[in-house]
Amino acid sequence: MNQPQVAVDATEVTVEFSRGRKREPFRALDRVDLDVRPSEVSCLLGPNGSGKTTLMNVLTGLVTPTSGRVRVLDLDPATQRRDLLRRIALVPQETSLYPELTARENLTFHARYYGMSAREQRTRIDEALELVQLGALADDRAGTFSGGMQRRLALGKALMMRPELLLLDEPTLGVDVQSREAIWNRIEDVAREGRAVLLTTNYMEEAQRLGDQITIIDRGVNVVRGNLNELTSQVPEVERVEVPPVSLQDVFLHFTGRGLRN
Ligand SMILES: Nc1ncnc2c1ncn2[C@@H]1O[C@H](COP(=O)(O)OP(=O)(O)OP(=O)(O)O)[C@@H](O)[C@H]1O
Repeated sequence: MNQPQVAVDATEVTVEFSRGRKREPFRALDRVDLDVRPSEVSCLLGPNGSGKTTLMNVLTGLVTPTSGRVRVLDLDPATQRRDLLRRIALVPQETSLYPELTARENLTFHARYYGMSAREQRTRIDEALELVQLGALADDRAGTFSGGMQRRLALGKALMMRPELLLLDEPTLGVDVQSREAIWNRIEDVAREGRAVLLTTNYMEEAQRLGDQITIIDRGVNVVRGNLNELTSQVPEVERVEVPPVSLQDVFLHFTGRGLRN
């Protein structure tokens, strides 16, 4: 299979919902652009309610944009969702694990659902469990796992499918430093293997460590895109000599302000 040059190519994506008692139109996304390339980790940042999850939902075909052009692995998510879901993997914020099933059974269930052969299941499930360091607990019920372990298992489930594009919604929300490190290492491996990763995060440290490309959106519009150097160079203080290096947190606050979002 020929790998597309861009994993995600989204141009001027607008999503309009209706809200409130009067069902007034509300633009969750307003002409947003996004591109994600193979071999890179792309980070999507934005304050609460800025439209990150909505954009992820557009990419997986769960939300159909009001206007704009979206291609994911050269497919249109709105009309070719079934084909697309075989080639991408999404780890949502709420990990969709079966608490009564063991770690291994969770992966087996998922693999069978996607029609993986028994032979492939045997190698891939063990490999995935080892990758997320849950091999020793493979036969324990997922419901007994801590939050960090559950997130690792959800990541293992996604990695097992060897997706061309891995989508992660806040992959390390509330996990400890050790689990976070394990998750970060696996995400870096995926990009190193030539596949594409798009993740949303509210942790600047995470985006700074992982992000080859960073896109910041706010109130449904693009505010800035680029690699870390390109972004930090746009914060005025960076031009001065002998100032401490500008962090991604400085960039984020420079472009989105300090006001709280409702
Ligand atoms: N189905 C829907 N109907 C109406 N409004 C919606 C719907 N889905 C999202 N919204 C609104 O769109 C805006 C963007 O929401 P979204 O969940 O995409 O933001 P987010 O950046 O992921 O936020 P967070 O960081 O809090 O997860 C919010 O104002 C939200 O209330």
